[in-house]
This record gives sequence, C-alpha cells and structure tokens, in this order.
Amino acid sequence: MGVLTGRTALVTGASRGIGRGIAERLGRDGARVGVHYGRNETAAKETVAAIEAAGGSAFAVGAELGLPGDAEALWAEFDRHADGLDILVNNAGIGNTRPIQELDEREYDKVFAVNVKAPLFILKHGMTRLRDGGRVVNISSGLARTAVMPDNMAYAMTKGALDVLSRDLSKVLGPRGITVNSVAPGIIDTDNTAELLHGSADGWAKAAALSALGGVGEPAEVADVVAFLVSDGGRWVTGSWVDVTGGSLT
Ligand SMILES: NC(=O)C1=CN([C@@H]2O[C@H](COP(=O)(O)OP(=O)(O)OC[C@H]3O[C@@H](n4cnc5c(N)ncnc54)[C@H](O)[C@@H]3O)[C@@H](O)[C@H]2O)C=CC1
Ligand SMILES: Cc1ncc2c(c1O)C(=O)OC2
Repeated sequence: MGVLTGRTALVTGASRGIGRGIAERLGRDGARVGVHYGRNETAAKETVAAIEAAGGSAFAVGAELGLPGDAEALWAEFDRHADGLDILVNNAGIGNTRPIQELDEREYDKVFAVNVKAPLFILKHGMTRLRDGGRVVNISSGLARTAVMPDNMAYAMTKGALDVLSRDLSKVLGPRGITVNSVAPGIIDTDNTAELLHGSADGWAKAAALSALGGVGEPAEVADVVAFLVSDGGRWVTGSWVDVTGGSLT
C-alpha cells in the first residue's frame, strides 16, 4: 500500500522529462496515473509500461495542447479511462523562447497558449472532475523570479502568469479542501535543456554554478517535492511557490 493508494492522478506532458519523473513517482506511491502526451504516443506508452513494471497502474491520455478546445479534448479522452481524479499536475510546457529581438507574435501566442491558456482551461474543465480534498500542482520555473536568463523572457513571463493562476485558484478551490501550488524547478537535465547543458563544453559547469548546491537537477528531485505536496503531509500548503532550484535564486 502506497500513500496515494486509491487516488487517481493526471500528469500533463508525462511522456518524457520532468512529467515522466512525476508520473513514475506518483505511480510508485500507489496512485493510478493518467499519462498525458501531445504527439508522442509511443513515449507515453513507455511511461505507462514503466509504471506498470514497478507494480503501479497507469493509462495514456492523448491531446495536443495549444489549440482551441484542447482542454475539453483532453478531458474527453481522460473520461474514457477514469471517473474523476484527486491529483492534477500541469507539467506540459514549451521550455524555450527566442530573445525579444527575434521573437514574433506567432511564437509568443504559442508559448502562452501551451504554458498559460491550456493549464487555465484544463483547470476550468477539470475542477468539476477533481474530488474534494484534491491537489493541483502547476510546474513553474525559477525564471519567473530571476532575470538570470533574459533571452528566455517570453517563457519566463508565462511562468509568472501561471504562478498567479496557482495563487488565485487556491482561494477558489480552498473551500473544497483542494490545495493549489506552483513548484518551480531550476535547471533540470531533460531533452528541453540538452542544448544548454550538452551543446557546449562548459554548458554543464555553467549551469551547475548557478545553484548553491553546485549541481544540475534531475526529474526525480522535482518529483519528490510534488509527491510531498500531493500527499496528506501537504494538506496545509496552498497558494504557495515552492523553490526547487537547488538554491539558484540566492
Ligand atoms: N528542464 C528544466 O530545466 C526546467 C523545466 N521546467 C518546466 O518543467 C516542465 C517540463 O519540462 P521538461 O521535462 O524539461 O521538458 P520536455 O520538453 O522534456 O517535456 C515537456 C513535456 O510537455 C509536453 N508538451 C509540450 N508542448 C506540448 C503541447 N503543445 N501539447 C501537449 N504536450 C506538450 C511534451 O510532450 C513533453 O512531454 C515544463 O513546464 C517546463 O517549463 C521548469 C524549470 C526548469
Ligand atoms: C533558475 C533557472 N535557470 C535556468 C533555467 C530555468 C530556471 O528556472 C528554466 O526554467 O529553464 C532554464
């Protein structure tokens, strides 16, 4: 019996990276996990298989985000597998945008559609499916609170907006005992940061130097904090912004 036995979770963008790490952890803790993906069904099925191989239960939920009607399409797909849920993790996101000098309206609209609009409407349509006492975690970024990478400003702006969603929605859902928090990773070793970390000889060392702990994070380090917030132990933490940057903001 895990601490989440009997709960149902949905993790968006769980086919790889941080989302996959969170999905695998919640599965190990006993939750039945909806593994959402945009296009890569094969990778999502690998995540489902990994959860099952570890003794857990999971199902894949396909829906491309950033398009009109995306949230309703996601829930229609989710409803085929489960009757309501206890835990929603909005993790899917586009991790990089070009510097303001090169940014065009298309790129701006896309990153806001995926990183801000989709979580808001996933929550609007998911609130009715989320059971009382439930949990919402939105994956933000340390960049919402530091100007260390101003060339990625449009991306950072989306996470600032997402943090306001976490804060204000905590008041809306609080009366139902549902907590809503942002979890903000620093640099984590994923496909999204492959160019930053491995694209130059000193990429990894420069990234590690940003953190007080002198390292680069792994998806499991984010997943461990999410696992706490969604457990019973996290019941009095809501509307909060949890720094999981390894001390990159100090
Ligand atoms: N890797 C890092 O250093 C950091 C990542 N983050 C955030 O963590 C979250 C996950 O990032 P990573 O695992 O690093 O990235 P990743 O690029 O490896 O994974 C992103 C996930 O989001 C999904 N996704 C992206 N666009 C989508 C769309 N249009 N429709 C449906 N799904 C879509 C992808 O399918 C993928 O599963 C993102 O919200 C990112 O902003 C925050 C801080 C640092
Ligand atoms: C603190 C910090 N440094 C670098 C990066 C992020 C971050 O949060 C991020 O989200 O993508 C790259």
